[in-house]
Amino acid sequence: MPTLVLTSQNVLLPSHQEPVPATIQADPTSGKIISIEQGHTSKSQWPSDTYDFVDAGDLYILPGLVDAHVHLNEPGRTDWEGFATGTQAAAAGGVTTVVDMPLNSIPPTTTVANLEMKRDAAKGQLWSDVAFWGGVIPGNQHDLRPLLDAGAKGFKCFLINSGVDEFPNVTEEDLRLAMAELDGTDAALLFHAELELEESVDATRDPHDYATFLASRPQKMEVAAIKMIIRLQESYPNVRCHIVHLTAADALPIIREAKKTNPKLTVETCFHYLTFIADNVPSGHPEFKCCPPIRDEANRKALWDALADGTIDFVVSDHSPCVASLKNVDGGDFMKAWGGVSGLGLGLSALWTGARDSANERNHSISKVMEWTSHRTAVHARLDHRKGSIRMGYDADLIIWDPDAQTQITKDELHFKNKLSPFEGAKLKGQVQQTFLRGKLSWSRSTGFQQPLGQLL
Ligand SMILES: NC(=O)NC(NC(N)=O)C(=O)[O-]
Ligand SMILES: [Zn+2]
Ligand SMILES: [Zn+2]
Repeated sequence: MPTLVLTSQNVLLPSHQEPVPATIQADPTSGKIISIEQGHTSKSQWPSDTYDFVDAGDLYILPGLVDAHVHLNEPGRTDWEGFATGTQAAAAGGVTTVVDMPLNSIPPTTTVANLEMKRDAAKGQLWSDVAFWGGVIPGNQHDLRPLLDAGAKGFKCFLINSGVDEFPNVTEEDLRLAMAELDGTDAALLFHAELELEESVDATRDPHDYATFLASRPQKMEVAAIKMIIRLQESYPNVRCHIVHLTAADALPIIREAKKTNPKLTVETCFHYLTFIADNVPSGHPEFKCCPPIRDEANRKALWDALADGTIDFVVSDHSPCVASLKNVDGGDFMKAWGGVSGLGLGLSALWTGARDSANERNHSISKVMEWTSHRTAVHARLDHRKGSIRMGYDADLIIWDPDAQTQITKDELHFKNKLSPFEGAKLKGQVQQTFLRGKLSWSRSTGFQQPLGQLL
Protein backbone atom coordinates (compact mmCIF):
# COMPACT_ATOMS: atom_id res chain seq x y z
CA MET A 1 0.00 0.00 0.00
CA PRO A 2 1.51 3.39 -0.99
CA THR A 3 2.62 5.79 1.73
CA LEU A 4 0.33 8.82 2.08
CA VAL A 5 2.08 12.14 1.55
CA LEU A 6 0.17 15.28 2.49
CA THR A 7 1.69 18.67 1.83
CA SER A 8 0.51 22.25 2.23
CA GLN A 9 1.70 25.82 2.75
CA ASN A 10 -0.33 25.73 5.97
CA VAL A 11 0.15 22.77 8.30
CA LEU A 12 -0.69 23.18 11.98
CA LEU A 13 2.17 21.71 13.99
CA PRO A 14 2.12 21.57 17.80
CA SER A 15 4.99 23.96 18.43
CA HIS A 16 3.59 26.73 16.20
CA GLN A 17 0.92 29.37 16.78
CA GLU A 18 0.18 29.63 13.07
CA PRO A 19 0.26 27.03 10.28
CA VAL A 20 3.58 26.60 8.44
CA PRO A 21 4.62 24.96 5.14
CA ALA A 22 5.21 21.27 5.81
CA THR A 23 5.01 17.76 4.39
CA ILE A 24 3.69 14.77 6.32
CA GLN A 25 4.17 11.09 5.52
CA ALA A 26 1.75 8.55 6.93
CA ASP A 27 2.03 4.78 6.82
CA PRO A 28 -1.42 3.44 5.96
CA THR A 29 -0.58 0.01 7.41
CA SER A 30 0.29 1.20 10.92
CA GLY A 31 -1.89 4.31 10.52
CA LYS A 32 0.90 6.41 12.04
CA ILE A 33 2.66 9.62 11.07
CA ILE A 34 6.17 8.55 10.09
CA SER A 35 7.67 11.85 8.98
CA ILE A 36 7.01 15.58 9.35
CA GLU A 37 9.26 17.91 7.42
CA GLN A 38 9.26 21.69 7.08
CA GLY A 39 8.43 22.94 3.61
CA HIS A 40 5.83 22.41 0.94
CA THR A 41 6.91 19.80 -1.62
CA SER A 42 5.95 19.05 -5.22
CA LYS A 43 4.58 15.92 -6.83
CA SER A 44 7.78 15.20 -8.79
CA GLN A 45 9.53 14.31 -5.53
CA TRP A 46 7.08 11.49 -4.78
CA PRO A 47 6.93 8.68 -7.40
CA SER A 48 3.37 7.45 -7.70
CA ASP A 49 4.28 3.76 -7.44
CA THR A 50 5.47 4.32 -3.85
CA TYR A 51 3.53 7.37 -2.70
CA ASP A 52 -0.04 8.56 -2.69
CA PHE A 53 0.58 12.32 -2.97
CA VAL A 54 -1.99 14.93 -1.92
CA ASP A 55 -1.18 18.62 -2.33
CA ALA A 56 -3.52 20.81 -0.31
CA GLY A 57 -1.96 24.00 -1.71
CA ASP A 58 -2.89 26.91 0.60
CA LEU A 59 -5.59 24.97 2.42
CA TYR A 60 -4.87 24.07 6.03
CA ILE A 61 -3.84 20.62 7.20
CA LEU A 62 -5.11 20.19 10.75
CA PRO A 63 -5.34 17.33 13.25
CA GLY A 64 -8.72 15.57 13.18
CA LEU A 65 -11.11 16.68 15.90
CA VAL A 66 -11.78 14.60 19.00
CA ASP A 67 -15.43 15.17 19.88
CA ALA A 68 -15.65 14.00 23.47
CA HIS A 69 -19.43 14.26 23.90
CA VAL A 70 -21.62 12.43 21.39
CA HIS A 71 -24.71 10.24 21.81
CA LEU A 72 -24.65 7.50 19.16
CA ASN A 73 -27.63 5.59 20.67
CA GLU A 74 -26.94 2.17 19.13
CA PRO A 75 -28.11 -0.45 19.94
CA GLY A 76 -31.60 0.21 21.20
CA ARG A 77 -32.40 3.63 19.81
CA THR A 78 -30.80 3.28 16.42
CA ASP A 79 -33.71 5.17 14.86
CA TRP A 80 -32.41 8.22 16.77
CA GLU A 81 -28.78 7.74 15.67
CA GLY A 82 -26.42 4.90 14.89
CA PHE A 83 -22.74 4.14 14.54
CA ALA A 84 -22.83 4.41 10.73
CA THR A 85 -24.66 7.71 10.32
CA GLY A 86 -23.12 9.23 13.44
CA THR A 87 -19.54 8.51 12.43
CA GLN A 88 -20.23 9.59 8.83
CA ALA A 89 -21.47 12.94 10.14
CA ALA A 90 -18.32 13.08 12.26
CA ALA A 91 -15.96 12.26 9.38
CA ALA A 92 -17.56 14.81 7.04
CA GLY A 93 -16.96 17.44 9.72
CA GLY A 94 -13.33 16.53 10.29
CA VAL A 95 -14.04 14.63 13.51
CA THR A 96 -11.81 11.55 13.50
CA THR A 97 -12.54 10.44 17.07
CA VAL A 98 -15.93 10.34 18.75
CA VAL A 99 -16.32 9.55 22.44
CA ASP A 100 -19.77 8.05 22.90
CA MET A 101 -21.94 8.89 25.90
CA PRO A 102 -23.22 6.01 28.06
CA LEU A 103 -26.88 6.80 27.71
CA ASN A 104 -29.69 6.68 25.19
CA SER A 105 -28.50 3.38 23.79
CA ILE A 106 -30.22 0.32 25.22
CA PRO A 107 -28.46 -1.02 27.16
CA PRO A 108 -26.63 1.99 28.62
CA THR A 109 -22.87 1.63 29.13
CA THR A 110 -23.07 0.85 32.85
CA THR A 111 -21.60 -2.68 32.95
CA VAL A 112 -18.87 -4.52 31.05
CA ALA A 113 -21.46 -6.81 29.44
CA ASN A 114 -23.31 -3.75 28.15
CA LEU A 115 -20.10 -2.22 26.83
CA GLU A 116 -19.41 -5.45 24.94
CA MET A 117 -22.87 -5.29 23.35
CA LYS A 118 -22.12 -1.79 22.13
CA ARG A 119 -18.75 -2.86 20.75
CA ASP A 120 -20.41 -5.71 18.86
CA ALA A 121 -23.02 -3.37 17.41
CA ALA A 122 -20.33 -0.98 16.16
CA LYS A 123 -18.42 -3.51 14.05
CA GLY A 124 -17.93 -2.56 10.41
CA GLN A 125 -19.92 0.65 10.80
CA LEU A 126 -17.29 3.24 11.68
CA TRP A 127 -16.06 6.12 9.55
CA SER A 128 -14.28 7.66 12.55
CA ASP A 129 -12.66 6.03 15.55
CA VAL A 130 -14.92 5.58 18.57
CA ALA A 131 -14.20 5.40 22.30
CA PHE A 132 -16.77 4.95 25.07
CA TRP A 133 -17.59 6.74 28.29
CA GLY A 134 -19.17 4.52 30.92
CA GLY A 135 -22.00 5.66 33.17
CA VAL A 136 -22.54 5.95 36.92
CA ILE A 137 -26.05 5.06 38.03
CA PRO A 138 -27.27 4.20 41.56
CA GLY A 139 -25.69 0.94 42.73
CA ASN A 140 -23.19 0.28 39.93
CA GLN A 141 -20.05 1.46 41.77
CA HIS A 142 -18.55 -2.03 41.58
CA ASP A 143 -18.86 -1.99 37.78
CA LEU A 144 -16.65 1.06 37.44
CA ARG A 145 -13.18 -0.44 37.81
CA PRO A 146 -14.03 -3.39 35.53
CA LEU A 147 -15.37 -0.92 32.94
CA LEU A 148 -12.08 0.99 33.05
CA ASP A 149 -10.17 -2.26 32.63
CA ALA A 150 -12.39 -3.04 29.63
CA GLY A 151 -11.52 0.30 28.01
CA ALA A 152 -14.10 2.87 29.16
CA LYS A 153 -12.42 6.29 29.26
CA GLY A 154 -14.29 7.68 32.27
CA PHE A 155 -17.91 8.03 33.48
CA LYS A 156 -20.86 10.34 33.05
CA CYS A 157 -23.57 10.79 35.66
CA PHE A 158 -26.71 12.87 35.96
CA LEU A 159 -27.71 14.95 38.98
CA ILE A 160 -31.20 15.42 37.50
CA ASN A 161 -33.57 13.24 35.45
CA SER A 162 -31.67 12.11 32.35
CA GLY A 163 -34.73 11.78 30.12
CA VAL A 164 -34.41 7.98 29.83
CA ASP A 165 -35.56 5.47 32.47
CA GLU A 166 -32.63 3.10 32.16
CA PHE A 167 -30.14 5.81 33.18
CA PRO A 168 -31.37 7.13 36.55
CA ASN A 169 -29.70 10.11 38.19
CA VAL A 170 -27.49 9.75 41.25
CA THR A 171 -27.53 11.30 44.72
CA GLU A 172 -24.59 12.73 46.62
CA GLU A 173 -24.40 9.42 48.53
CA ASP A 174 -24.17 7.39 45.28
CA LEU A 175 -21.44 9.74 44.12
CA ARG A 176 -19.34 9.24 47.23
CA LEU A 177 -19.40 5.49 46.57
CA ALA A 178 -18.42 6.05 42.93
CA MET A 179 -15.67 8.53 43.77
CA ALA A 180 -14.15 6.16 46.32
CA GLU A 181 -13.85 3.62 43.46
CA LEU A 182 -12.33 6.16 41.08
CA ASP A 183 -9.81 7.48 43.60
CA GLY A 184 -6.38 6.42 42.41
CA THR A 185 -7.42 6.12 38.74
CA ASP A 186 -6.85 8.72 36.06
CA ALA A 187 -10.42 8.53 34.77
CA ALA A 188 -12.68 11.56 34.88
CA LEU A 189 -16.15 11.66 36.40
CA LEU A 190 -18.37 13.72 34.11
CA PHE A 191 -21.33 15.57 35.59
CA HIS A 192 -24.52 16.69 33.92
CA ALA A 193 -24.57 19.66 36.27
CA GLU A 194 -28.16 20.74 36.85
CA LEU A 195 -30.01 20.20 40.15
CA GLU A 196 -33.81 20.17 40.37
CA LEU A 197 -34.97 23.13 42.48
CA GLU A 198 -38.28 23.39 44.30
CA GLU A 199 -40.01 25.51 41.71
CA SER A 200 -42.85 24.76 39.38
CA VAL A 201 -43.14 25.84 35.77
CA ASP A 202 -45.67 28.61 35.10
CA ALA A 203 -48.39 26.64 33.30
CA THR A 204 -50.00 29.79 31.86
CA ARG A 205 -47.07 30.51 29.56
CA ASP A 206 -47.08 29.43 25.92
CA PRO A 207 -44.96 26.26 25.49
CA HIS A 208 -44.21 27.25 21.87
CA ASP A 209 -42.22 30.25 23.12
CA TYR A 210 -38.57 29.54 23.76
CA ALA A 211 -38.70 31.91 26.77
CA THR A 212 -41.11 29.51 28.52
CA PHE A 213 -38.63 26.67 28.32
CA LEU A 214 -35.69 28.91 29.21
CA ALA A 215 -37.47 30.08 32.37
CA SER A 216 -37.89 26.45 33.42
CA ARG A 217 -34.08 25.84 33.45
CA PRO A 218 -32.63 28.89 35.26
CA GLN A 219 -28.90 29.36 35.78
CA LYS A 220 -29.25 28.64 39.50
CA MET A 221 -29.92 24.97 38.69
CA GLU A 222 -26.42 24.76 37.21
CA VAL A 223 -24.90 26.88 39.98
CA ALA A 224 -26.38 24.63 42.70
CA ALA A 225 -25.07 21.50 40.98
CA ILE A 226 -21.60 22.95 40.46
CA LYS A 227 -21.36 23.97 44.12
CA MET A 228 -22.17 20.40 45.07
CA ILE A 229 -19.54 18.99 42.67
CA ILE A 230 -16.87 21.33 44.04
CA ARG A 231 -17.81 20.32 47.59
CA LEU A 232 -17.62 16.63 46.71
CA GLN A 233 -14.27 17.06 45.05
CA GLU A 234 -12.90 18.54 48.29
CA SER A 235 -13.44 15.06 49.81
CA TYR A 236 -11.84 13.33 46.81
CA PRO A 237 -9.23 15.81 45.53
CA ASN A 238 -7.49 13.17 43.42
CA VAL A 239 -10.57 12.32 41.37
CA ARG A 240 -10.83 14.22 38.10
CA CYS A 241 -14.22 15.97 37.99
CA HIS A 242 -15.56 17.39 34.76
CA ILE A 243 -18.58 19.59 34.12
CA VAL A 244 -20.17 18.76 30.78
CA HIS A 245 -22.06 21.27 28.63
CA LEU A 246 -21.74 24.33 30.89
CA THR A 247 -23.99 27.22 29.89
CA ALA A 248 -24.50 29.31 33.05
CA ALA A 249 -22.25 32.37 33.18
CA ASP A 250 -23.22 32.76 36.85
CA ALA A 251 -21.21 29.62 37.61
CA LEU A 252 -17.98 30.99 36.11
CA PRO A 253 -16.73 32.92 39.20
CA ILE A 254 -17.19 29.80 41.35
CA ILE A 255 -15.35 27.65 38.81
CA ARG A 256 -12.54 30.20 38.50
CA GLU A 257 -12.08 30.17 42.26
CA ALA A 258 -12.15 26.36 42.51
CA LYS A 259 -9.67 25.96 39.67
CA LYS A 260 -7.09 28.04 41.55
CA THR A 261 -6.63 25.23 44.03
CA ASN A 262 -7.90 22.25 42.08
CA PRO A 263 -6.20 21.34 38.81
CA LYS A 264 -8.44 18.26 38.50
CA LEU A 265 -11.59 20.26 37.77
CA THR A 266 -12.30 20.69 34.06
CA VAL A 267 -15.17 22.21 32.10
CA GLU A 268 -16.59 21.95 28.60
CA THR A 269 -19.13 23.98 26.73
CA CYS A 270 -20.75 23.21 23.37
CA PHE A 271 -20.60 24.70 19.89
CA HIS A 272 -24.29 25.65 20.04
CA TYR A 273 -23.94 27.67 23.26
CA LEU A 274 -21.19 29.73 21.61
CA THR A 275 -23.24 30.17 18.42
CA PHE A 276 -26.89 30.82 19.30
CA ILE A 277 -28.69 33.16 21.69
CA ALA A 278 -32.12 32.83 23.28
CA ASP A 279 -33.53 36.01 21.72
CA ASN A 280 -33.03 34.59 18.23
CA VAL A 281 -34.55 31.16 18.82
CA PRO A 282 -37.70 31.09 16.68
CA SER A 283 -41.01 30.15 18.28
CA GLY A 284 -42.12 26.59 17.67
CA HIS A 285 -38.63 25.24 16.86
CA PRO A 286 -37.59 22.62 19.44
CA GLU A 287 -34.49 21.86 17.32
CA PHE A 288 -32.97 24.49 19.65
CA LYS A 289 -34.03 22.72 22.84
CA CYS A 290 -31.25 21.28 24.97
CA CYS A 291 -30.49 21.00 28.66
CA PRO A 292 -29.06 23.16 30.04
CA PRO A 293 -30.53 25.70 27.62
CA ILE A 294 -29.11 28.21 25.15
CA ARG A 295 -29.13 31.51 27.10
CA ASP A 296 -28.87 35.24 26.32
CA GLU A 297 -26.26 37.29 24.47
CA ALA A 298 -24.43 38.47 27.61
CA ASN A 299 -24.18 34.85 28.69
CA ARG A 300 -22.77 33.76 25.32
CA LYS A 301 -20.15 36.51 25.54
CA ALA A 302 -19.20 35.36 29.05
CA LEU A 303 -18.73 31.80 27.75
CA TRP A 304 -16.39 33.03 24.99
CA ASP A 305 -14.40 35.04 27.54
CA ALA A 306 -14.19 32.01 29.84
CA LEU A 307 -12.95 29.87 26.96
CA ALA A 308 -10.32 32.49 26.12
CA ASP A 309 -9.06 32.72 29.73
CA GLY A 310 -9.03 28.93 30.27
CA THR A 311 -11.92 28.71 32.76
CA ILE A 312 -13.63 26.58 30.12
CA ASP A 313 -11.18 23.98 28.85
CA PHE A 314 -12.69 22.86 25.55
CA VAL A 315 -15.70 22.59 23.25
CA VAL A 316 -17.74 19.55 22.17
CA SER A 317 -20.95 18.92 20.23
CA ASP A 318 -23.19 17.11 22.76
CA HIS A 319 -24.87 15.71 19.64
CA SER A 320 -28.02 14.20 21.20
CA PRO A 321 -30.56 13.50 18.47
CA CYS A 322 -33.94 11.77 18.41
CA VAL A 323 -36.69 11.09 15.89
CA ALA A 324 -38.88 13.95 14.58
CA SER A 325 -41.97 12.92 16.52
CA LEU A 326 -40.13 13.07 19.87
CA LYS A 327 -38.48 16.34 18.89
CA ASN A 328 -42.04 17.63 18.43
CA VAL A 329 -41.08 19.43 15.23
CA ASP A 330 -44.67 19.39 13.97
CA GLY A 331 -46.22 20.52 17.25
CA GLY A 332 -43.43 22.98 18.04
CA ASP A 333 -43.91 22.52 21.79
CA PHE A 334 -40.63 23.20 23.60
CA MET A 335 -41.87 21.69 26.86
CA LYS A 336 -42.85 18.35 25.31
CA ALA A 337 -39.86 17.99 22.98
CA TRP A 338 -36.79 15.82 23.63
CA GLY A 339 -33.88 17.89 24.92
CA GLY A 340 -30.77 17.64 22.78
CA VAL A 341 -29.19 19.46 19.86
CA SER A 342 -28.01 17.71 16.69
CA GLY A 343 -24.91 19.20 15.16
CA LEU A 344 -22.29 16.48 14.85
CA GLY A 345 -19.73 17.55 12.26
CA LEU A 346 -20.67 21.24 12.16
CA GLY A 347 -18.61 22.20 15.19
CA LEU A 348 -15.39 23.31 13.58
CA SER A 349 -17.13 25.69 11.18
CA ALA A 350 -19.42 27.00 13.94
CA LEU A 351 -16.52 27.64 16.30
CA TRP A 352 -14.32 29.16 13.59
CA THR A 353 -17.15 31.50 12.60
CA GLY A 354 -17.48 32.71 16.19
CA ALA A 355 -13.73 32.79 16.75
CA ARG A 356 -13.31 35.28 13.86
CA ASP A 357 -16.25 37.52 14.72
CA SER A 358 -14.97 41.06 14.27
CA ALA A 359 -18.30 42.57 15.40
CA ASN A 360 -17.62 41.01 18.80
CA GLU A 361 -13.89 41.75 18.64
CA ARG A 362 -12.92 38.11 18.60
CA ASN A 363 -9.90 36.97 16.65
CA HIS A 364 -8.74 33.58 17.92
CA SER A 365 -6.10 31.67 15.98
CA ILE A 366 -6.67 28.31 14.32
CA SER A 367 -4.20 26.80 16.78
CA LYS A 368 -6.44 27.93 19.68
CA VAL A 369 -9.50 26.52 17.97
CA MET A 370 -7.78 23.16 17.48
CA GLU A 371 -6.57 23.14 21.06
CA TRP A 372 -10.21 23.52 22.15
CA THR A 373 -11.57 20.83 19.84
CA SER A 374 -8.76 18.35 19.34
CA HIS A 375 -5.84 18.44 21.74
CA ARG A 376 -7.60 19.15 25.04
CA THR A 377 -10.48 16.81 24.29
CA ALA A 378 -7.92 14.07 23.56
CA VAL A 379 -6.32 14.70 26.96
CA HIS A 380 -9.75 14.62 28.60
CA ALA A 381 -10.53 11.18 27.14
CA ARG A 382 -7.00 9.91 27.83
CA LEU A 383 -6.25 9.57 24.12
CA ASP A 384 -3.52 12.19 23.87
CA HIS A 385 -0.78 9.58 23.47
CA ARG A 386 -2.07 9.05 19.90
CA LYS A 387 -4.78 11.62 19.06
CA GLY A 388 -5.24 15.38 19.00
CA SER A 389 -1.97 16.66 17.48
CA ILE A 390 0.12 16.27 14.33
CA ARG A 391 3.14 14.53 15.86
CA MET A 392 5.57 11.81 14.87
CA GLY A 393 4.22 8.40 15.85
CA TYR A 394 0.67 9.69 16.37
CA ASP A 395 -2.31 8.42 14.41
CA ALA A 396 -2.41 10.07 11.00
CA ASP A 397 -5.84 11.62 11.60
CA LEU A 398 -5.62 14.64 9.33
CA ILE A 399 -8.06 17.00 7.72
CA ILE A 400 -7.82 19.40 4.83
CA TRP A 401 -9.62 22.60 5.80
CA ASP A 402 -10.55 25.64 3.74
CA PRO A 403 -10.64 28.47 6.29
CA ASP A 404 -12.33 30.97 3.95
CA ALA A 405 -15.14 28.93 2.36
CA GLN A 406 -18.61 30.18 3.31
CA THR A 407 -21.49 27.74 3.56
CA GLN A 408 -25.13 28.16 4.32
CA ILE A 409 -26.04 24.91 6.04
CA THR A 410 -28.75 22.92 4.29
CA LYS A 411 -29.96 19.39 5.00
CA ASP A 412 -27.44 18.19 2.38
CA GLU A 413 -24.66 19.17 4.79
CA LEU A 414 -26.19 17.11 7.62
CA HIS A 415 -24.99 13.52 7.51
CA PHE A 416 -26.52 12.32 10.77
CA LYS A 417 -29.69 10.23 10.74
CA ASN A 418 -32.40 12.70 11.73
CA LYS A 419 -31.75 15.90 9.84
CA LEU A 420 -33.16 18.25 12.46
CA SER A 421 -30.67 20.87 13.58
CA PRO A 422 -30.62 24.46 14.82
CA PHE A 423 -27.63 24.91 12.51
CA GLU A 424 -29.82 24.48 9.42
CA GLY A 425 -29.82 27.84 7.63
CA ALA A 426 -26.78 29.13 9.53
CA LYS A 427 -24.05 30.83 7.50
CA LEU A 428 -20.77 29.31 8.61
CA LYS A 429 -17.18 30.06 7.70
CA GLY A 430 -14.68 27.33 6.91
CA GLN A 431 -15.21 23.95 5.35
CA VAL A 432 -13.63 20.51 5.63
CA GLN A 433 -12.55 19.21 2.21
CA GLN A 434 -11.07 15.81 3.09
CA THR A 435 -10.72 13.68 6.19
CA PHE A 436 -7.99 11.06 6.62
CA LEU A 437 -8.33 8.48 9.35
CA ARG A 438 -5.11 6.73 10.37
CA GLY A 439 -3.51 7.47 7.01
CA LYS A 440 -6.45 6.56 4.76
CA LEU A 441 -9.12 8.71 3.19
CA SER A 442 -12.40 8.40 5.12
CA TRP A 443 -14.40 11.12 3.37
CA SER A 444 -13.88 13.73 0.72
CA ARG A 445 -16.20 16.48 -0.44
CA SER A 446 -15.78 15.40 -4.05
CA THR A 447 -15.98 11.61 -3.74
CA GLY A 448 -17.98 11.13 -0.53
CA PHE A 449 -17.56 8.38 2.04
CA GLN A 450 -14.91 5.69 1.54
CA GLN A 451 -14.60 2.34 3.34
CA PRO A 452 -15.59 2.27 7.03
CA LEU A 453 -12.11 1.88 8.54
CA GLY A 454 -12.82 3.28 11.99
CA GLN A 455 -11.69 1.37 15.06
CA LEU A 456 -12.84 1.10 18.65
CA LEU A 457 -10.37 2.72 21.01
N1 LIG B 1 -30.28 12.13 27.52
C1 LIG B 1 -29.51 13.00 26.86
O1 LIG B 1 -28.95 12.73 25.81
N2 LIG B 1 -29.36 14.22 27.36
C2 LIG B 1 -28.57 15.21 26.75
N3 LIG B 1 -29.44 16.26 26.51
C3 LIG B 1 -29.26 17.58 26.37
N4 LIG B 1 -28.04 18.09 26.48
O2 LIG B 1 -30.21 18.31 26.17
C4 LIG B 1 -27.43 15.51 27.71
O3 LIG B 1 -26.26 15.44 27.32
O4 LIG B 1 -27.72 15.78 28.85
ZN1 LIG C 1 -26.01 16.03 29.93
ZN1 LIG D 1 -25.01 14.77 26.22
